[in-house]
Amino acid sequence: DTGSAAAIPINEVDIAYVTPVTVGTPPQTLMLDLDTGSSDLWVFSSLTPSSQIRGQEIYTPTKSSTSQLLNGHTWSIRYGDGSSSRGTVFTDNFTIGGLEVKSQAVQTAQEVSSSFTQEQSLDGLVGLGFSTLNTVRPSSQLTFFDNARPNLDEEVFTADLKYHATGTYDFGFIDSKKHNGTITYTPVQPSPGYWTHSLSGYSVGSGAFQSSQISGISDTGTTLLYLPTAIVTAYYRQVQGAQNSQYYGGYVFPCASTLPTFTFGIEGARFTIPASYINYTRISPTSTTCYGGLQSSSGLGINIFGDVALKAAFVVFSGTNPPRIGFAPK
Ligand SMILES: CC[C@H](C)[C@H](NC(=O)C[C@H](O)[C@H](CC1CCCCC1)NC(=O)CCNC(=O)[C@H](Cc1ccccc1)NC(=O)N1CCC(N)CC1)C(=O)NCc1cnc(C)nc1N
Repeated sequence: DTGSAAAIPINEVDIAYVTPVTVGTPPQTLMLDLDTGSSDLWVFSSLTPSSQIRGQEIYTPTKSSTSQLLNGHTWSIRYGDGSSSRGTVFTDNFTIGGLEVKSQAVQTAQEVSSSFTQEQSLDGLVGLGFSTLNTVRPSSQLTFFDNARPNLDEEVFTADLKYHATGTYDFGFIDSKKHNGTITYTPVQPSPGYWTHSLSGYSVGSGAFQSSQISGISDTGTTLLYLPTAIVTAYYRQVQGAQNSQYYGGYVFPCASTLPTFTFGIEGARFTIPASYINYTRISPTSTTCYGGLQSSSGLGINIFGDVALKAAFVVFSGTNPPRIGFAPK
């Protein structure tokens, strides 16, 4: 089997991407954030207090003839940005882009934190990290990819995220029309459960490539690119008027500044992030100060290759044994 579905930016600065999925019989359509940085599939539901719902679509298990309560199972998750949710669990038919998994664990929210309530275009998440990160107890559940894997033509899913445009997630095949040139693979460390791998180095603008192993996670659920402070300061040193603002919690600069590109290495291959991706957003709609798409990872304890980096390539998440991740130009 294979599947192919759209990755739609939820706002004008690509803060996140959502994908239409269907749950249950008859199918209920929700827009979910496919997140390689976590491994819970959870949705706004009929069990979510109405005071915490603001425009999101919900899954109602009682309206599905194929739903089954997973008795006595609960979940609770907290994300890097401090947001959180928790609830109970059903199994039901779940489809992404024509690829169906029967009796997928669908985690129904009984509580979501305010940032989820405020994000009305996001009805939940599909975790595509390794199933070891799943928070359902007493028995942890498998991700959509792990459930689909035995039926996939190839044990892969791919991410083709785009700058200010709709891209695609494909399951079970590598679409040669979506990338040009070869796919460069590098090993993935599956513990503790992220898609953890190394960059082979970086360069700023037309500067010389600095070879160094930079370990981090490729995370479709993280908006920006977070790298070690030394690299980030070297980048913003090239930007007139840039400063690391305590107030805004990161590097800001005059929106009219000319930004250099940023290049990262995967083994011997090089991928260049256009300056426009790093000129992330105005700090407020009328401001002439802008916030950078490249920020320091020093507070996070981990480097995160988020959407700002991933949308500069065609990315293959390979669930083979051993797992690996591939990047290709597009
Ligand atoms: C089983 C837990 C699971 C693995 C969990 N995984 C993650 O946190 C990574 C995961 O990819 C999550 C998935 C997000 C969660 C919020 C909703 C959208 C998806 N990524 C992050 O938390 C990265 C930081 N957040 C972000 O990058 C969010 C994403 C977002 C998008 C749209 C709307 C709301 C939020 N972006 C922003 O807040 N932005 C606003 C500010 C702007 N400058 C950038 C964009 C984890 O590591 N949790 C451990 C953890 C707990 N507590 C903390 C404090 N840190 C932690 N890392």
